[in-house]
Amino acid sequence: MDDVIATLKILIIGEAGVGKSSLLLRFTDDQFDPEQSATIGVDFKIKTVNVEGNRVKLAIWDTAGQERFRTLTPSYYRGAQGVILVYDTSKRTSFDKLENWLTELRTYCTKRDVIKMLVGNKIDKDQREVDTLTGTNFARRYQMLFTECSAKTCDHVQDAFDELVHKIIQTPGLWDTEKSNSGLKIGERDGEAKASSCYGGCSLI
Ligand SMILES: Nc1nc2c(ncn2[C@@H]2O[C@H](COP(=O)(O)OP(=O)(O)OP(=O)(O)O)[C@@H](O)[C@H]2O)c(=O)[nH]1
Repeated sequence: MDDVIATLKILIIGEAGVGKSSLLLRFTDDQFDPEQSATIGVDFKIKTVNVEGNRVKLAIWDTAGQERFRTLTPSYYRGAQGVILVYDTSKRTSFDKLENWLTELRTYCTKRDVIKMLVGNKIDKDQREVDTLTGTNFARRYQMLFTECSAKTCDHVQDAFDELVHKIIQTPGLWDTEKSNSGLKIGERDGEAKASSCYGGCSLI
């Protein structure tokens, strides 16, 4: 079996009830729970994915949206290479709070070039309070990737994670820190390259 070339730390943040845990469950286990309970503190799942022939391990942290369940905030953010910022397309208030989440991200993220993705979830619902253009414009203003999806119906969930991981891997210095200057290029398929492993940036706390 191929070696894992990197372990990436990815966070999912956003207001309570927007569907962070549901997106994670859909992505890792292809399941959906209509009665998903609120996250207390932090939850954590690992999934290994393939990026252009290389195996990349994702450590995905699902954080509580409710303030009272949020403890140890700085340690969630430490070393993260990717962040998924989620709002609920059927709930304007969850969109209006995005700026607060970006402020928290700027405060605690230790990596300057962390890749951010804005995700509007619950597009399966008839009720719409945030249209696609509003989401696109916000993402553009803050230099984030953007997609809309549904953890319930599965629409675009896989794409969101794929795009984020590709962008991280394509960003020099974000995951292949100093020591890993081994000439590895994504797409390179010989054994030497694949033997490269995860360095500094993969701390889990
Ligand atoms: N219709 C619909 N409901 C969803 C979707 N995603 C999540 N839900 C529901 O929304 C509710 C909240 O989902 P969670 O995944 O717990 O939300 P969360 O953001 O993790 O919430 P906290 O842990 O409190 O921060 C649950 O009842 C889910 O079943 C979706 O795409 N469509």
